[in-house]
Amino acid sequence: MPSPDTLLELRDVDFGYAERLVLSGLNMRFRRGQVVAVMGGSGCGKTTVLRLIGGLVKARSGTIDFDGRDIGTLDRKGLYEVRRRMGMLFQFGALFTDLSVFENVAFPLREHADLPEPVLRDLVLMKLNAVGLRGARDLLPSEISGGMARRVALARAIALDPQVMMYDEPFAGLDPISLGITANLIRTLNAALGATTILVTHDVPESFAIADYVYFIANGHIAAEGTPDELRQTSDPAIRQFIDGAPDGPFRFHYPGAALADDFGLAASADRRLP
Ligand SMILES: Nc1ncnc2c1ncn2[C@@H]1O[C@H](COP(=O)(O)OP(=O)(O)OP(=O)(O)O)[C@@H](O)[C@H]1O
Repeated sequence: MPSPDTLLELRDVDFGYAERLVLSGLNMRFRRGQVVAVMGGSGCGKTTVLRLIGGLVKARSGTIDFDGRDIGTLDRKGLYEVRRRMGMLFQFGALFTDLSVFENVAFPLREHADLPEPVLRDLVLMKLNAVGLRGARDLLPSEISGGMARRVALARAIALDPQVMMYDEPFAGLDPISLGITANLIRTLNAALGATTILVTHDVPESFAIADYVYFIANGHIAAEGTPDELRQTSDPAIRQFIDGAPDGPFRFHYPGAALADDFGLAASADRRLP
């Protein structure tokens, strides 16, 4: 049984595509009210963690406990119920281009809640106010900047007051000012919603600035975990490489595959050398 302060817990989770194991023996805990960053190199399985939590893919073994329910055992109805309590903002979460900012945020409320129009209007304006865009309600996505569009997507993701908010690379493609604004918003919205936030990102400075706890995934495992302060002190070379943004280190650049010599047919001819 998870402790009462834990909203979500992954225990001994294995997951793979076909014969390729992506995550193995994963243990992660997301405490209520916290912002937890999930970090790691490209392709290490960060998005997969979100997909597992959202029930979009199933673990091969292990449990994903969300507020006392094991996501992996839920039927369609059960999944629908738990997903309603989750907000997801996926990479470059696109807006509906033919709908105004207001209607974009109103969309999930119209889909999932049967509200009188004045109540819906107030709710949408409150969400837009929370991201600083109440005044932009009548604009179309083509009339706002990329940073503003990200904030509208954020307002839409929180429209149904989720218990857990999941962000996949929310800082991708943002200029430094929009990036700082978005990071602060993620933190303040988490507090305003009384939610738990899972933040998948490569961005070390911004996520360390707002996260309560950080997991690093490498080679399918949790390579390190701790508070940002604890991780800043680490001497683990793989984690240091990531935190310092160093191009060389234990993290692999190459996707696993055949040896270079095999692919170029050089293995059999010992006298041939690569230039
Ligand atoms: N539908 C799929 N079929 C097969 N393999 C997949 C599929 N989706 C993802 N993968 C593989 O699973 C691994 C983990 O992918 P995932 O998207 O979780 O990585 P990530 O850490 O989020 O990467 P990035 O930071 O680059 O977005 C990758 O190596 C990827 O190639």
